[in-house]
Amino acid sequence: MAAIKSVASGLVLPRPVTFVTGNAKKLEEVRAILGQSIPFQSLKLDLPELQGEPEDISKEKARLAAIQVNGPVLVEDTCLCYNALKGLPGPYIKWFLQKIGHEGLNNLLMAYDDKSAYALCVFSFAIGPNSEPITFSGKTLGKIVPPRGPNDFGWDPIFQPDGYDQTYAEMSKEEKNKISHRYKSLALVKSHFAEAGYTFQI
Ligand SMILES: O=c1nc[nH]c2c1ncn2[C@H]1C[C@H](O)[C@@H](COP(=O)(O)OP(=O)(O)OP(=O)(O)O)O1
Ligand SMILES: [Mg+2]
Repeated sequence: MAAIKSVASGLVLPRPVTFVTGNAKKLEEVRAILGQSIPFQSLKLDLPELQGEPEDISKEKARLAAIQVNGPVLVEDTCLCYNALKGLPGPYIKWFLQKIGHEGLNNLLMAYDDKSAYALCVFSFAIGPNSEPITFSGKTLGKIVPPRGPNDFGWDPIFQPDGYDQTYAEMSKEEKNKISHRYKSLALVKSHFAEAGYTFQI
């Protein structure tokens, strides 16, 4: 889909942005973090995911999403990376969590003293089905701990960010959203949108 270059500002996109995700909790956080800064609609779709490096997975999700939506899309892929395991489970965390749970995710590190890990969020933005997606990566460092706090979002109970006594799950949503991998990635998305000066035909 062609974007029009306007004289006064930046690119005029033919539609508002659609954030495509199958995960309601992600959507909730993205809404809270973006506020009114980037107007978007959402579409609940669990897109197929390539195997490989986080950025490539995220870009491919954006390509597929842009074809489905036939307009500008945002998607993200989230990884939980253990340093002792050279970045694994990484993008495969969803399946590890589903199969072995919080206990299994702790046990994976039993043989290692190094419990450090990082949460990585890679957003991709594609203007339309024929445009190359751009990625924005946000990383929060921390460590893997036995689960503490409410179990309502993924691996939040076993991830304790550096500098905090609480796991993501124990923190208030506001606090998590100030320091999270998702927040950092979205900060880059916001600056990109501000610099590009996109406007959307509603
Ligand atoms: O902040 C988070 N805190 C805790 N857990 C999280 C977070 N963010 C994603 N998660 C979980 C969801 C999924 O089990 C895996 C990422 O997989 P990922 O493919 O990115 O998410 P998804 O399939 O649930 O939604 P989507 O349709 O956007 O791909 O980590
Ligand atoms: Mg997914």
